[in-house]
Amino acid sequence: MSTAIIGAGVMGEALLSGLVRAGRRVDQLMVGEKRAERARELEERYGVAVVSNREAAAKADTVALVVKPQDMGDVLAEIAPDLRAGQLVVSLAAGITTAFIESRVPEGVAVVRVMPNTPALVDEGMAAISPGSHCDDAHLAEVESLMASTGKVMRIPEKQMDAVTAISGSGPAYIFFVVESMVEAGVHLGLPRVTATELVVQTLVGSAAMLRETGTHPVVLREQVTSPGGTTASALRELEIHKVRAAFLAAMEAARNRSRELAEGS
Ligand SMILES: NC(=O)C1=CN([C@@H]2O[C@H](COP(=O)(O)OP(=O)(O)OC[C@H]3O[C@@H](n4cnc5c(N)ncnc54)[C@H](OP(=O)(O)O)[C@@H]3O)[C@@H](O)[C@H]2O)C=CC1
Ligand SMILES: O=C(O)[C@@H]1CCC=N1
Repeated sequence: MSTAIIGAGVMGEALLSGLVRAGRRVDQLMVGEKRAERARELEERYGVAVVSNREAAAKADTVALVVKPQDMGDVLAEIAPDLRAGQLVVSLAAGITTAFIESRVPEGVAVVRVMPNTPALVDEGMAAISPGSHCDDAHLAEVESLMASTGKVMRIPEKQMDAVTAISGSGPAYIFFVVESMVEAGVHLGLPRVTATELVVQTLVGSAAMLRETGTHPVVLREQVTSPGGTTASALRELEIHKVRAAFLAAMEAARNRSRELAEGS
């Protein structure tokens, strides 16, 4: 089965590199990318063929669209004449619905919507997938296998996609923001930046491993760290006073709302 990736920016390369690491034959992969310099870079790095979007659409069994949501209408208008029934179109774009895509491709083209995230670059991605209306289990299984090359995959109803985008799609950015803030705090407290960075990164990795390996509720894990009258309780009180929990809720509502706006083309 050949796969084309149209739009090889950050997320497109994450998918491409995952497929290559998972052992997909490079001669079964192709890339459509607008920026010539970027295209050359990917050709050199992966040995993958860079072709026009129309050629990609005409040749590939599966066409993954990884352009910005704002570019999706133009790309679909460009490739629609080359698509045919039996092909699978996979969109990784925030906001763009399967109905939007289905209305712009020939009848009989199956559509699947995916929300990945950048840890895909290190095979620790989280991808949620939803079928369009002309999609069977074989199509979903193909997308599951595609995305499993970059991490975990979860099937979800499409109505949850905007929320999923706000949580796991954008999620790595919130975590990096927390890491950046903790490193800066360490520097303020007098630690060398390199020391603070190593302390924070290993604390993050260790905490994530505890969550995944023990399956224990995060509240219980937090309580285990919080000695009565101790340092952690003092810190957590400040986080509550500064309304960090409410800020997280507001941030993720804003991301969910932005995903809905992108669906409307703004
Ligand atoms: N980055 C992330 O963490 C995530 C991104 N996504 C989704 O993935 C998609 C891509 O995001 P991201 O990788 O960050 O964006 P990038 O801007 O890094 O990548 C998009 C690439 O597509 C190129 N492009 C634009 N128009 C065309 C075209 N007509 N034909 C071929 N290539 C084209 C862009 O070129 P140019 O720059 O010149 O426009 C760019 O190189 C978005 O829809 C986003 O919602 C989903 C989950 C996570
Ligand atoms: O910021 C964005 O719009 C994209 C979608 C999810 C993560 N990055």
